[in-house]
Amino acid sequence: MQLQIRNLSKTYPNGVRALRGVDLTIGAGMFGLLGPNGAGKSTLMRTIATLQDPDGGSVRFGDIDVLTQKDRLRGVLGYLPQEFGLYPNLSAEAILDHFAVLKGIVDPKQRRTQVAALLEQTNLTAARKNAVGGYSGGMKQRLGIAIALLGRPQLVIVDEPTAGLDPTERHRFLNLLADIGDDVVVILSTHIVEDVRELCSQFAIIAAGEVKFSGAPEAVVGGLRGKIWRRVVARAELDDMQKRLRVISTRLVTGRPVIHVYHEGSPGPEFESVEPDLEDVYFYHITGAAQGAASEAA
Ligand SMILES: Nc1ncnc2c1ncn2[C@@H]1O[C@H](COP(=O)(O)OP(=O)(O)OP(=O)(O)O)[C@@H](O)[C@H]1O
Repeated sequence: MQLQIRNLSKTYPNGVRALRGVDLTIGAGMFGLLGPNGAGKSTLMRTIATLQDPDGGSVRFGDIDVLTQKDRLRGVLGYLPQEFGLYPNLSAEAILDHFAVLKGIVDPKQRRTQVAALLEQTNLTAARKNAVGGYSGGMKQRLGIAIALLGRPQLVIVDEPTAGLDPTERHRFLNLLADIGDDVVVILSTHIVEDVRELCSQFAIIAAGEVKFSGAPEAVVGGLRGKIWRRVVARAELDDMQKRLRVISTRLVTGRPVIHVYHEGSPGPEFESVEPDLEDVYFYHITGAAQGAASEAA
């Protein structure tokens, strides 16, 4: 099955253009949708999940026209939204059983088997009888993915699931996603570059409602080779550097700012060339978007 998004656009009533002609083709496996806050990721995810309508464009999943055949899409969809509520007094087992009924798994034996398997898969078997109000953030996210996986969906959408998780829980969660299955289309929306690097064979960068890049992580890195330059700078120099050069990122290393600059050829003797990584690609595209937006506003 393949998800095909064509020329999708959405402008909210307040005038924000959240999606500007988005085109994406997403096949089976893990697909990362990477973008900063406000890029339009949730708008895109909610549109694919049939929770809101775009102004224009089309979305197809296999032979399903997602925008008009919403019930058909919902029958094959598992969706973990960015924020979701759980009845705090209920146990994970009771909640999963409840959602399984909603998903149409009416046979009690079949339901019990599937709920038990998902509790096991998400490492919640030991805590299955506990009220979820007492769960940690990571446990709640794992329960969320268990709910999304009920009914063996063909299309799984997870919207920023690792934000706020500690490193152990984050890895546990990513491993869970990696195990969903090769024949399922899984879309992971995130602003964390590491999530994509660790998990996704294909990804897209979205910023200011536009797809800036789509493809394989290793393919995109090559395009920046020889053009990323690194330098440790004094804090007082930062402003000047940012005015003169295309500084794509500033990180602190042992308290001192280290900048990465995009430049054809060396920007100066104090700079050293570095092998680009996915983070450089990401910052290159999103700073380009920010510069574009700034010049648009000017
Ligand atoms: N219901 C709404 N009404 C008006 N503007 C909205 C609405 N939902 C989102 N927006 C705006 O649309 C833009 C895209 O938002 P969206 O939530 O899709 O981005 P995002 O990439 O998911 O960001 P975040 O990671 O912050 O959730 C933002 O500028 C946001 O403020």
